[in-house]
Amino acid sequence: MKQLTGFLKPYTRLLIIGPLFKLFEAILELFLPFLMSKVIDIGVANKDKNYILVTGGIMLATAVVGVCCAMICQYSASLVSQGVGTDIRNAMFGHIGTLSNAELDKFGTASLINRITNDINQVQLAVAMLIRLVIRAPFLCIGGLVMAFVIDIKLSIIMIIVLPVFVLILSITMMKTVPLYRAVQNKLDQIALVLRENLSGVRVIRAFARTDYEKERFGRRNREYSDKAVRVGKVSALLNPLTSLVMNFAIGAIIWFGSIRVNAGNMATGEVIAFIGYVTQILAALIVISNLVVIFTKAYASAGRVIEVFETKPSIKNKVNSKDGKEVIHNNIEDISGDIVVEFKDVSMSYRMNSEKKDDPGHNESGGSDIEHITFRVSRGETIGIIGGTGSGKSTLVNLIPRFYDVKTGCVMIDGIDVRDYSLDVLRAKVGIVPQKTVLFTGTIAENIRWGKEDATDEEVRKAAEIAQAAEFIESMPDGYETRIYRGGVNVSGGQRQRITIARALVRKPEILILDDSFNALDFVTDAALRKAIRLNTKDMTTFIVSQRASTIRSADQIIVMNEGEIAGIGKHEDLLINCDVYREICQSQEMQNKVL
Ligand SMILES: Nc1ncnc2c1ncn2[C@@H]1O[C@H](COP(=O)(O)OP(=O)(O)OP(=O)(O)O)[C@@H](O)[C@H]1O
Repeated sequence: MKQLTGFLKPYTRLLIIGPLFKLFEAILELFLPFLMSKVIDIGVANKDKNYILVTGGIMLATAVVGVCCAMICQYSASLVSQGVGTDIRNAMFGHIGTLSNAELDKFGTASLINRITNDINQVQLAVAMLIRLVIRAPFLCIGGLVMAFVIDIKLSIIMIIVLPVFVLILSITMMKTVPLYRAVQNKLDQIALVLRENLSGVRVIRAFARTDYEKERFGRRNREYSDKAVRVGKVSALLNPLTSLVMNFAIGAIIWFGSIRVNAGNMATGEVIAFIGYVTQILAALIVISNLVVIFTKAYASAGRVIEVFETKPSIKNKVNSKDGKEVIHNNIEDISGDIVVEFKDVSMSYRMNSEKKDDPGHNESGGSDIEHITFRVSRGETIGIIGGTGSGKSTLVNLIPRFYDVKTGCVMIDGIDVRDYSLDVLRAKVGIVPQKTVLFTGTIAENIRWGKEDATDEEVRKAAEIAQAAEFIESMPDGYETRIYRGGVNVSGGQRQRITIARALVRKPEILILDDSFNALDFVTDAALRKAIRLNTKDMTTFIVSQRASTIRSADQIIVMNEGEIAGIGKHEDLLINCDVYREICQSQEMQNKVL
C-alpha cells in the first residue's frame, strides 16, 4: 500500500482541510435538532415569537454555514481524488513503459488497460470518500449518541437495543455482498477482455464468420456478469426495507416512551423531537459506513492490482555493479572489436524463465528452452536469412539481439560486447527492427517514419521511404507524406503498412537491421526490389531477414535454418540444398507450390 499512499503526500494540505470542514459541518448538523428542541420547548411553549425568529435565524445560518463547509470539503475531495488518480495513471503509464516484453506478456494488454482505467478509478473514488465521509459518518454516530444521552439517559436505552440489531443487519449484508462485489468486478474484467479482443479483431472475426460465436461468447460473459450483479442487488435490496423497519420501530418506540416521559413531566416535547432527529442521524450514518466498507473493499482489491503492476520490475535493465550499485554500461561505440558484428555463443532462451522472477529462490533454470544451442557469427555488412517452420524460434532468435528477452545460457555479443553490458538506449540505437506485427501510430506518414529518428530531415524521410519501396505509393496519395494514418494504420493496406514500418527502421540508419517476416504482405517483385535497394543503399549495415519464403533469403550471405528451436543448418543456399534436409524440404515444397500456382 506504501506505493499508493505516497501519491497522497503532495495533497497533505487539502487532505487536512477537506475532512476538517466536513467535521465542522457535522458539528453544525448535530446542533440543529438541539436548536429545534429549544424552538419547540421555549419559543412555541411560551408563544415567544421573538425567540422563535432568533433561534430559527440561527438554525438557518447554521445550515448555510454547514453547506459552505460541505462545499469546501467537496471541492478539496475532488481536487485530491482527481489529482491522485491522474498522478497514479501517469506513474503507471511511465512504469509500464519501463517493463520488458516478458512482464508485458505476463499481464496482457487488456488487463493493463483495465488496471490503468477501472482500477485506478476505484482507488480515486475511495480517496474522495475518505475525505468526505470517513470522519463525518463515525463522528455523527458518536456525536448523535452523546447528544441523545445528554437529552435523556432513560430514552437512550432504546438506542442501546436498536443499535446492535441495526449493526447486525448491516454486517450480515456486507458479509454477503462484499465477496459478490469482488466477483462482479472480475466478471466486468472478463467482459472488457472479450470486448477488446472483438473490437481489435473485428475483421478477422467477420472473415472467419465467427460473429455468431463471438456474440454468444460476449452474451455468456454478459449473462455471468448480470447474474452476479442481480445477486448483489437481491441482497442489497433487503438492506433498505430492513433498516427502514428498524429505524421506524426505533422512532415509534421513542414516540411511545417519550410521550410517557413527557406526560410524567420528565421530558419536554421538543426533546423527544430532537431525540428522533439524533436517532435518524445515527442510523443514516451507519448506512453510510456500510456503503463505505463496500467502496473500500472494492478499492482495496483494485489497489492490489495497481500495486502489482508497480511492484513488477523490468527483468531487462542496465547491468549494475554489485559493489557500488552503479550501472556498468558500454556507451562507447568505439569499443568495436574487429569485423564480427553479431555473435551468438551457445545461446538458449526460455520465455518461462523470462517471465518468472530470476531472483526468486524457487526459480528453476533447468526447464525446457524455446531455442537451444544457437551459435553463429555475423560479419559487418552481411545479410543473414533466417528460415524455418512456424514456431521454430526465428522471431525468438532475432528478439535476443536488441535484448527484448534475456538468454538463459550462453551469450549474445554485439561488436564483441555482451548485450547485457550495454546501456539499453545505446544497444537499441544500434538496431532497427521491423516486428512481425506491423504497428503504426495515429499521425501522418512522415511522423510515423520519424519515429525512427525524431530529427530526420524531409530528405532523409523520403530516402528511407524510397529504399523501403514506399515512396511511390506515398507520393501518389493526395496529401503525400502528410497523409494521416488512423488508429493502427487501418487506412493503409497490409503491404503499405509493412513498407512504412521498414522506412521507419531504415531512417535511423541502424548498424543492424532486423526484418522479422516483414515481406510477407509484399508481392514477389516488390520483395526483390526492396532487398536490392537495401543491399545497394546500406553498405555497412548488417541485415537479418526472417522469412518463410526461401526466395526471399536465398541470396543471403548466410542462411540459418531453424527447426524446433535449434539450428538445423547454416550456410549458403547452394550448400544447404546439399547438406540440410530441412532446408531442402522447405525449398522443394515451395517450388512445388509455385509450380501448382
Ligand atoms: N511471448 C511469448 N511467450 C511465450 N512463448 C512464446 C512467446 N513467443 C513465442 N513463444 C513460443 O516460442 C516458440 C518459438 O516462437 P517464435 O515466435 O520464435 O517462432 P517463429 O519461428 O518466429 O514462428 P512464426 O514463423 O510462426 O512467427 C513457439 O513455441 C512459441 O509458442
